[in-house]
Amino acid sequence: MTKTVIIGTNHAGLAAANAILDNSEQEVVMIERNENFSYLSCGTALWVGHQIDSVDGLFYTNREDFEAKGAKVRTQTIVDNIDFEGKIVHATDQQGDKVEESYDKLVLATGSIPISPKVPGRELKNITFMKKYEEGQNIDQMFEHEDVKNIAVIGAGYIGVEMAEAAKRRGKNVLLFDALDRCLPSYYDPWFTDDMDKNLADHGIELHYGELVKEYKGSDKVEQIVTEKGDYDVDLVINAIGFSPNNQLAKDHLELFANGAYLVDRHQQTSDPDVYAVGDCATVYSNALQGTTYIALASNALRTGIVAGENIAGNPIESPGVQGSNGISIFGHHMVSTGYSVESAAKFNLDVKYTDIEDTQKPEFMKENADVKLRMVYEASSRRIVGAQMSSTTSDISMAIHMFSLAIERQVTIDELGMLDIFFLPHFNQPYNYINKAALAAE
Ligand SMILES: Cc1cc2nc3c(=O)[nH]c(=O)nc-3n(C[C@H](O)[C@H](O)[C@H](O)COP(=O)(O)OP(=O)(O)OC[C@H]3O[C@@H](n4cnc5c(N)ncnc54)[C@H](O)[C@@H]3O)c2cc1C
Ligand SMILES: NC(=O)C1=CN([C@@H]2O[C@H](COP(=O)(O)OP(=O)(O)OC[C@H]3O[C@@H](n4cnc5c(N)ncnc54)[C@H](O)[C@@H]3O)[C@@H](O)[C@H]2O)C=CC1
Repeated sequence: MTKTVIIGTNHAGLAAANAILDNSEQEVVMIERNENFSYLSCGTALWVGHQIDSVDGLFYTNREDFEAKGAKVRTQTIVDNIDFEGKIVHATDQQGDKVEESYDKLVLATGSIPISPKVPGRELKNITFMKKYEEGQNIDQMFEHEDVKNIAVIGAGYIGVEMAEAAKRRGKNVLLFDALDRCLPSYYDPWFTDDMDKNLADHGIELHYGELVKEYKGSDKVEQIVTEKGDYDVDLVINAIGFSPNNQLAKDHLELFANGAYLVDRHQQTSDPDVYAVGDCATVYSNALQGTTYIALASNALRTGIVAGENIAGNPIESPGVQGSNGISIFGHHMVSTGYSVESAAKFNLDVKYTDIEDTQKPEFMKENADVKLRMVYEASSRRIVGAQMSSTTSDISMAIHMFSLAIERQVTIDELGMLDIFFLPHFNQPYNYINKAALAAE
């Protein structure tokens, strides 16, 4: 019987385990460093910001679910190294005992590690990342203390903006820093982020953009951060300047992408045919780019896990690739995007054009309506869609972005969207939908 060892059992590893266990009779061993399974860090800001009542719903499965399907589960066990020649995983369990597991197939699902700003003072207390459940617990407890007043969030990407909102909702003074001149620069063009920055500022968040932290100061705990532009008193620092792939176990054995992620094919197979890599430790195929890239998202982790698991179970499916679709909702301001913005396309040498529209979802005579802002980005030569960004200050318009995700995957052109059959009913829509209008107006 084939034996598969899965290292790392968060979203990607769990998806791979389910796919193998549900589709074959194979032996599966799951090894995880943490005690808990399946923590949805995506909900941390909602929990810490007291927008949901409890953290309990942020765990969607547990070890018993996998043991019931026949898997052997080792939690609180750290994999120390792998003998790829002999096909043996070496680990240490909670008691400090050495553990060995042989394998026929290995799945690396070791995820990502938050990047630490390399500045003096970063070892001081009250400087934290926001990735693990325990870090969320710690931040939540610190927010309880009245003397923890000033919170600095470093990095105005997804985690930073969400944690800034959460801290503000807990009544803190929030200072949000980014190296670049606006929030969410990797996902949206300024046409969208200008609105989000105004939203953040209107809710009392102090924006410090284009301002790099040079030092954290304090005797035991952090007391001040020093940037090129000033010194600021702080009681807690949350670092959120991106993730790097956790490639520690196989970086000397496998082929790597430019940022260190395990390079995989469309079956999630690495350069060692018996080793698969999934989720944040691996590359993805981008349909917008039509090439390999790195995008750390839970949604990619789940899909890549399924692909690897199905392949190991004997069903040789290929990944359709990803668009890196994502979304954010801050103080009721909703933004969603897929593929590339105009700015990010330029970074990847894609020559693009774009078409914009600001509209309402429904005809003006409808009492309840939604404002919609849309930018569609298309390749200049082929006219295929390579990105879309949308926002609304009133309504959940997120479902439309999934259509753009499919359009990118299937290489639909901007001209095809002009004539796309989008139905009309005043309750939902205008006779000319905003997608049709913007596509027809494209240069
Ligand atoms: C605050 C926050 C909010 C987020 N919000 C969203 C969102 O809204 N939408 C979205 O799509 N994505 C979101 N993400 C990103 C998403 O959480 C990650 O992309 C996802 O967790 C990746 O899953 P993974 O299983 O590949 O890796 P990870 O979640 O990093 O899991 C890797 C696992 O491997 C284990 N491991 C590592 N090394 C070893 C070892 N040597 N031995 C044993 N075990 C090991 C780790 O303990 C861990 O459990 C968010 C991330 C954060 C931090
Ligand atoms: N809603 C969603 O889909 C969410 C997704 N995630 C994912 O988790 C991963 C990690 O998220 P983030 O850490 O927020 O990364 P990110 O890539 O979204 O943002 C990092 C930010 O830090 C800034 N930065 C980089 N170096 C800096 C420095 N030295 N000083 C100051 N600013 C600096 C960047 O300009 C960028 O704005 C990402 O892949 C993200 O997409 C995280 C939270 C929510």
